[in-house]
Amino acid sequence: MTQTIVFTGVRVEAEDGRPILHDLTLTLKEARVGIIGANGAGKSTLIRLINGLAKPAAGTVEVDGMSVAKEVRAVRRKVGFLFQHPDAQIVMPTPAEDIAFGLKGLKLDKAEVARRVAAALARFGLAGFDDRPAYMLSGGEKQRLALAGVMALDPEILVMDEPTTMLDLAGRRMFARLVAGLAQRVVLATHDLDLLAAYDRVLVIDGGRIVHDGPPAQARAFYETLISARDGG
Ligand SMILES: Nc1ncnc2c1ncn2[C@@H]1O[C@H](COP(=O)(O)OP(=O)(O)OP(=O)(O)O)[C@@H](O)[C@H]1O
Repeated sequence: MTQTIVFTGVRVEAEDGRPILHDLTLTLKEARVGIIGANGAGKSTLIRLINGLAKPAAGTVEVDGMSVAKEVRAVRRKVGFLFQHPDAQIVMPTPAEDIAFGLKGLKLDKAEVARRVAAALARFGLAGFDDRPAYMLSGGEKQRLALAGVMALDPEILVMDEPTTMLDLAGRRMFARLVAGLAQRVVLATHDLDLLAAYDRVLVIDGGRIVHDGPPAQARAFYETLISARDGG
């Protein structure tokens, strides 16, 4: 099967018809793809198309040969999505319950659920946090819990929307190491340009269009020049 995410002639509009993404045609087949751009550029909208959270007004999105519009459930089993704000993702009172809740649809037996919960907590630096009230976790701990919950589902593709906003320097480094070690394909929208240094491909979005597409160092330089030009400096 072709391992690609394909956008063909995609346009996304706001309710009032204002374009948010313009005529996007793009094939992603790399293991690590980064997306950068200013606030409001369209990064979240682009990655939300991959699992059907955003819907095109025109055009199609396909993930490994499946139409997102027609096979959204199958696509969502394949694509794990990490939201920018972990509170949008954490729905249960404790970390262990939260991860177990996400696993419900997989119809695993109790022992397998317990095993996966413990493994996910340990893997993301949350061993011993099983029964703590989730609302008491720090922002960084919540971000790691949200990632642990998504990864416990064993997705084939991990799509992440600014997942390091609450992490301190050590947390961001830990996150970068964790992601580097994942077997999954990754699509990451971020303002943290350092995270993308070893990525295969980085897209720069501006005003709902891809304005640059290339290796991370070039994409970063392009973006910095774009922002400097806009600043007048
Ligand atoms: N459903 C919607 N209806 C109307 N406008 C929307 C909708 N979704 C997004 N927008 C607008 O589209 C533009 C792109 O938003 P998007 O969230 O994709 O940007 P972003 O690059 O992820 O920004 P940020 O870095 O601030 O998270 C913004 O102007 C946003 O306000």
